[in-house]
Amino acid sequence: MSNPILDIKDLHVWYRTYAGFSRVLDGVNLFVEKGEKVGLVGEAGCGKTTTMRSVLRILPEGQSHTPQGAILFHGKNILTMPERDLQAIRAGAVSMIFQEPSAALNPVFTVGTQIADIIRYSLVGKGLAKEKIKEMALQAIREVYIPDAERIFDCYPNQLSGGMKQRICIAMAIVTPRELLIADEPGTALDVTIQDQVHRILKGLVEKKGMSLIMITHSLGVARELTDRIYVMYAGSIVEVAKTGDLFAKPCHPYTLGLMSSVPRLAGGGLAAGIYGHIPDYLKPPQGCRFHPRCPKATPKCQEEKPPMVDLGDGHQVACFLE
Ligand SMILES: Nc1ncnc2c1ncn2[C@@H]1O[C@H](COP(=O)(O)OP(=O)(O)OP(=O)(O)O)[C@@H](O)[C@H]1O
Ligand code: NI
Repeated sequence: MSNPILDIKDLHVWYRTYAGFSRVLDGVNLFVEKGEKVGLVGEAGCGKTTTMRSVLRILPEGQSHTPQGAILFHGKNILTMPERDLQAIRAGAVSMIFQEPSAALNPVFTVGTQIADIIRYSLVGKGLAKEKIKEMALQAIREVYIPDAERIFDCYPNQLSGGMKQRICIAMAIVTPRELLIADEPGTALDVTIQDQVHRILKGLVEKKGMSLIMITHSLGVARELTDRIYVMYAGSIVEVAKTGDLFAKPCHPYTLGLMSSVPRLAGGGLAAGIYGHIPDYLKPPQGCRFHPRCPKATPKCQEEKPPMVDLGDGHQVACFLE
């Protein structure tokens, strides 16, 4: 490993609930190199969004607690840095795209106004003229393959289709220079062909601009298309990581194998078959390996000890006693 731009170390995140602490993240380790495209894959509720919201420190205040861990961005810990430094990262280094584009866009302002606002926020102090800002916004709209940029610039979000809205969200994420783009299941709310277009636009832009990408998805298939390396997550920790080709050539963790044999449901997300049972109750997570209650290969040791990451070479690691 050389010099990752983002390095999440042993991250634990709990939520406060009426019934006590929900211990969701249980020691997440994940890094991203410059220019690398990384997938974070796991079924609903395994903690993908929680992990990435931690990176931007946008977890619900008061409801969440981080008892342990660090998130290093170029070596500086995001979790402990002053608000001013965090603002600089949000404005100039990391952007995030969410699953539901409507929630990310403000219905009362035009698309153009919202993109221009981002440019002003991100490049504050650069003294950009109004015309220059508009030109940058139009350019970003064209970069997401929207042909009539001038017209779209003056549209309100509700005048656009879901796919168009998601493209505008991508435009907002790339309109000013960023090092890292975090995409949280963009397009899952859209139909499959539109989702596919959104993914390809995203991949093309990230490559063209030399950005790093973290692609959150519940689909190994999507991750396979878009990423160089994949982290497989289960119930709050990484159970396997490998280069994308290696993961498909030699999947090791029983959970990864289960994900590969499961068929995505046609309507909505989720897994139809492949792995029995469901994500544990985080108020009382299982001892040892959190996957053991669902694991076809579990042994008594799995019920007692959390398996450490075993190195299989070339960056392939798996958290399982069977290796
Ligand atoms: N504010 C909150 N308070 C309590 N529990 C929460 C809160 N936010 C998330 N959780 C719980 O944390 C767990 C992980 O959720 P998270 O959204 O991180 O998973 P995910 O992998 O992104 O899932 P999905 O694929 O459904 O988006 C879930 O059990 C969820 O219900
Ligand atoms: Ni999520």
